[in-house]
Amino acid sequence: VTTMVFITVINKERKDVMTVTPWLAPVVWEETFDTSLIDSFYKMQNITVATTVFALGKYVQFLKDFLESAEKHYMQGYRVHYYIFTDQPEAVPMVTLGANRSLTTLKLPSSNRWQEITLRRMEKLEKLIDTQMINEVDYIFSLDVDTKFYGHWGAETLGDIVAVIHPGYYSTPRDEFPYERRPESQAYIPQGMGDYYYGGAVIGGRVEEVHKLAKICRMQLDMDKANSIEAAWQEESHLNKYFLYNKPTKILSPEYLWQDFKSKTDDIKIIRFSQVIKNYAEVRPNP
Ligand SMILES: CC(=O)N[C@H]1[C@@H](OP(=O)(O)OP(=O)(O)OC[C@H]2O[C@@H](n3ccc(=O)[nH]c3=O)[C@H](O)[C@@H]2O)O[C@H](CO)[C@H](O)[C@@H]1O
Ligand SMILES: [Mn+2]
Repeated sequence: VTTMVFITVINKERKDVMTVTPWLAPVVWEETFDTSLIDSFYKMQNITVATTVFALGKYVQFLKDFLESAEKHYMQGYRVHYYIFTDQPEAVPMVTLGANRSLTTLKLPSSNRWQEITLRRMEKLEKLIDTQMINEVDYIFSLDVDTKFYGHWGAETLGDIVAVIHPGYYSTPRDEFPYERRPESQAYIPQGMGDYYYGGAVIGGRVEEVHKLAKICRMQLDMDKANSIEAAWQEESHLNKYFLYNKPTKILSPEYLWQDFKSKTDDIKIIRFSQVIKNYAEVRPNP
């Protein structure tokens, strides 16, 4: 008599997208993770997730939707501390925050060049971690403010050092990525190199790892400045260079950084976070 035993393992997987990188880091897609399992693990650790956003000049208008939607979808059930860098503290909207969630406004002068604003984020992030975070915070995310949350963004995004695949380039051949291609820049990536094109709108990870990233990118931005060269996509170019040699330990799929103007494709089952449509000429201080 043969007894057959069937063991059913409910394995979450996706066959239509790449869910692991060639260096074995997970790429987070809907239907690849179990939220309650992840929560049961991270909730025991009693973690704090710092979240930094810059809202300088006319970008203060994006804060309300950013914060209100984050309060619905972002890191629900975790201790979250928002740090808002702005030149207009009085314009930071009063948004009711949930339990264990707090907000600190930090005053920062604006600049008359948007490129300067985006690239200075690295230096400010480095300093903020140095001065207030090392012993207070476990994880940190630095996010663009011209964005909105539309769906669950939880502890599945946590990892040592986390990058997001830019929604504009996730099916683009490597040699067409808009990496910095001039060898004179510290952000230079030669043709044939590079893994993904990562978006500058989301940087995350353990606080010590993000500090290291911000510091190295800031140093390379300084060197470029001394040589009077500005990388094609400012700090985003330097971020891509950093991740070429320091691989992210977790990658977020474009579900975690979409663009409202883009129509949804079949592999995107849920849009969690997206860039809102903005009139560049109207919101930026310079073309
Ligand atoms: C989707 C994505 O990955 N976007 C990146 C992209 O263009 P974006 O068009 O998304 O850049 P952006 O204009 O949103 O600027 C990035 C961020 O800088 C801040 N800001 C900018 C201008 C200003 O006047 N005031 C202000 O506060 C604000 O937090 C904004 O979210 O390239 C930029 C670098 O060049 C950044 O890497 C962005 O993260
Ligand atoms: Mn943006």
